[in-house]
Amino acid sequence: MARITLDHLAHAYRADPHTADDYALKEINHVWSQGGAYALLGPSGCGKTTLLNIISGLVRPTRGRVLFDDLDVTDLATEARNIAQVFQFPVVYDTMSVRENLAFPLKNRRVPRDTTAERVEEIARLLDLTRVLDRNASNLTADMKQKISLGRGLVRPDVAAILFDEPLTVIDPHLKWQLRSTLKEIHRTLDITMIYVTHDQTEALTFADKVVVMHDGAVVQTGTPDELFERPAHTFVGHFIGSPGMNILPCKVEGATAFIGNQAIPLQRTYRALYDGERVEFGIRPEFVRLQPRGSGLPVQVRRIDDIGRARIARVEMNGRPLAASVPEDISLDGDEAALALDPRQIHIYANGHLVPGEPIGEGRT
Ligand SMILES: Nc1ncnc2c1ncn2[C@@H]1O[C@H](COP(=O)(O)OP(=O)(O)OP(=O)(O)O)[C@@H](O)[C@H]1O
Repeated sequence: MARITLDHLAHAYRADPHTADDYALKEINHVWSQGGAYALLGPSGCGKTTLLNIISGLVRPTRGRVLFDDLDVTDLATEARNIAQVFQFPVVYDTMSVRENLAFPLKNRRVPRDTTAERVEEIARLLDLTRVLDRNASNLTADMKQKISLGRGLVRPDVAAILFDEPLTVIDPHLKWQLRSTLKEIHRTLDITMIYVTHDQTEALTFADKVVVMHDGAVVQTGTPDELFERPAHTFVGHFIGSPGMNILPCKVEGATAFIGNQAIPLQRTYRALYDGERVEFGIRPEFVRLQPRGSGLPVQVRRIDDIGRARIARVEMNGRPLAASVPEDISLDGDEAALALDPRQIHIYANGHLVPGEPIGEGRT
């Protein structure tokens, strides 16, 4: 088991990279703590697999180092890194029984037979595979086979980390939740560093204690699910996480007031002069924007109301810009005209995509 450090890591697939755009992975410095449950979340093409392949040793980084505890493993082959990997598609030996599949990694390492047998029973119990241990692996369903892949990763007690690359892709939607809970349970029991790659925010937020969000080859935020929701460090995180994502509108900011078109919105913090040339934006999640009858608040036109099960979301327009807002149960509207009430504690200001922290009112410069 190990702490994994990425030290000034960067990777370009093309030889002789010059500009930032030449890098599939822009510089990353990150520490994955021993025993942590991490998700690596981002859209297709953002560099997740490249990063995972660097950790596992399938790709050698253009720059920087990978350390397992204090050992520099950058030039070590995958086999020498002592990690387990679970891929999108199950990897099982069809000619073997489930028990033989699970025992295989230990047999390969010449672990004594009774220790192997005990460990196989333990892992089978955790994955609910006990009743199929003596069945042939070939006749099992995709989710059972993926559990076997998982079991083969978990069976070695000494692995530095387990890397999962979109492991639930082939699993039926109704079994995904179950398998995710099993993984979480296993993480608690076995105290292994787990890194789970996905483009699915639900998978990331339910599995991980810490989520690393990637966008365009860079890590844009690392945080707990609550931190990503409450304080997105980048507009990309605001958009990508949440359903619907954060409202993000161009604005101007003067001291403790934001201007969206001709609407002045008081802020709870004050901001340094945000200069021309910076893209200044105002962000607030739909959960903190309440639709109300016209008269008080920011005037808007309601375009439609969606029922998304746990809530109703209004799609509105303010000065021609679309926004999403929560609809209270008891609201009664007069035609399309309505207003919005914003929770001022939940407003965030961004410059060129990055969160500007601002300063408490009274202490800041304007
Ligand atoms: N072997 C390769 N040679 C050249 N470019 C590559 C190679 N592998 C990946 N890339 C490029 O590097 C970038 C990052 O790809 P990567 O597969 O790491 O992203 P990803 O987030 O895992 O996406 P996906 O979820 O679609 O696999 C993409 O622009 C991709 O086209």
